[in-house]
Amino acid sequence: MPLALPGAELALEADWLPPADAAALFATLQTAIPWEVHRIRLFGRELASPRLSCWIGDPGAAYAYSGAVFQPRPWPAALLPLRARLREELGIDFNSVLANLYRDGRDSMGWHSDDEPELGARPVIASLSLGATRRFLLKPRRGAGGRLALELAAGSLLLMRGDTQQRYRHALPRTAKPVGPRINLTFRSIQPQAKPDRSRGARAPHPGRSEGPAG
Ligand SMILES: O=C(O)CCC(=O)C(=O)O
Ligand SMILES: [Fe+2]
Repeated sequence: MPLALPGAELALEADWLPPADAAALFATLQTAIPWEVHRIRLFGRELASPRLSCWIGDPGAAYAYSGAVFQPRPWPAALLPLRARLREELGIDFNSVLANLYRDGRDSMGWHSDDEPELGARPVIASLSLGATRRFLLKPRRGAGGRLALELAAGSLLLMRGDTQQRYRHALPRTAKPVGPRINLTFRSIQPQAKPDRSRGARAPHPGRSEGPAG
């Protein structure tokens, strides 16, 4: 289903994975992914991010950041059929995934755009949600534009493309409601030949991302 947000290109497919498959994948990934705490920058300070994460991808999907090259973790077998299906449906062979585990309502992701130079100017990002339903927000980076709040339920696939990252930020705010754990997988295409643009210095690629306070 396309979602109306001026200047953005968004589509949400609610039952991309049937509930039983989504539940099985969630259980598998809780242990199959080597979860770790990534560092983020908030107002110029480096902090532990409020969630667990893992950068997964092809060997060529390494990225350079602050003079170091980060190698992605290998693909867990359980993610390979998803990659193949996305390749069939979208014609895109995503070479990397950022996995995030939100342990409960206190875990979150602050306002950011997925606009790292390695992703190219108009990235296509496919975001699969598993586990607990959480609210996902979009707001314009500057000037006019709409706002959107989406409830991302298990098995749903959100596609962000076109100028979505250039025009909008998104966030997954904390919630005081009691919620169980949620896993989100954002499939991405890292362009190996694209060097990070150091003239934009302040902006870091994953996982040293720049992110505002949640929600
Ligand atoms: O958890 C989500 O739904 C959003 C994740 C996200 O924005 C990201 O990984 O860049
Ligand atoms: Fe994001």
